[in-house]
Amino acid sequence: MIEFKNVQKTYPNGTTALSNINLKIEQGEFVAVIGLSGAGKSTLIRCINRMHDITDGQLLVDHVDVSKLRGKQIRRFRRRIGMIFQSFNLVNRISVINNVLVSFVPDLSLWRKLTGIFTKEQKLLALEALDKVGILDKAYIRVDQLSGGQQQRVALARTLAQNPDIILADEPIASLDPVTSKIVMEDFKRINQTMKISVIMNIHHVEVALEYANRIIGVRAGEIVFDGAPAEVSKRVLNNIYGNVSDSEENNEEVASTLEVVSGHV
Ligand SMILES: Nc1ncnc2c1ncn2[C@@H]1O[C@H](COP(=O)(O)OP(=O)(O)OP(=O)(O)O)[C@@H](O)[C@H]1O
Repeated sequence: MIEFKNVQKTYPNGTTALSNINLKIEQGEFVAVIGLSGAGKSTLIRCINRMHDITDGQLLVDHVDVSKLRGKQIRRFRRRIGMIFQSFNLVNRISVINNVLVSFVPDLSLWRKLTGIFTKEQKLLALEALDKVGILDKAYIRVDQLSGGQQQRVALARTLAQNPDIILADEPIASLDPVTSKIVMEDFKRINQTMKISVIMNIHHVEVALEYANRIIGVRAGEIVFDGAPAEVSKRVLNNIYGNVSDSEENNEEVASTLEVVSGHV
């Protein structure tokens, strides 16, 4: 379980990205975090694995106070939490399987680290992870020969190989076309349902969030303004998360298109 207790995050430049966040996420949930650009979605997700340190309150993962972890403890803790980024974060000039095997590097003995030799068992686990996301046949192809969707699935396989309890996904489909996005979202859903891995995803596509997540968290100006099931997301709720924005034209456009796209769903 992930628990935020009165969490606040203020960056060193004085920007308060999160204030008074109270939240409980049970193991196995599929949570989508939605909100305008700059609302605090990435910060919320990245505090969970200590990519960002909170500045006040308490953040607990399975009753462990994340802020109190040090050195080796942080590295061990992060092994349980996979992270997926918009930009895939793969090494392009090596094979798919070697990208997945990278997830085992922290566990290797020094000589294996130096020689880059992985065990047979690790290779099998890597192949198994690729199979889970349907790209086993691409194992020995260089990453830069794959499409964006396939690359995101390699990133997902790399995360799965580390056998995580939680996957944090920061805009995982932002650079994918709608058809590929759907395939990747189906992967997330299958992994969440069959392996009971919690998925916490920051996503701009509200209609996709409503289709795949079983819980929606709406963030506005660093605060949670909605927390409920997709079926409870009405136009009024969306207006509360996105609406009445007059501070920037860019945001107004984002609101207009979001409300338009989701109007068929709510
Ligand atoms: N490293 C940082 N230093 C200072 N301020 C930051 C930093 N990262 C984010 N912020 C600020 O914190 C606030 C929340 O940013 P965050 O990236 O969490 O929002 P977001 O909802 O994920 O936005 P987007 O959808 O555009 O990624 C914004 O005002 C942003 O400018």
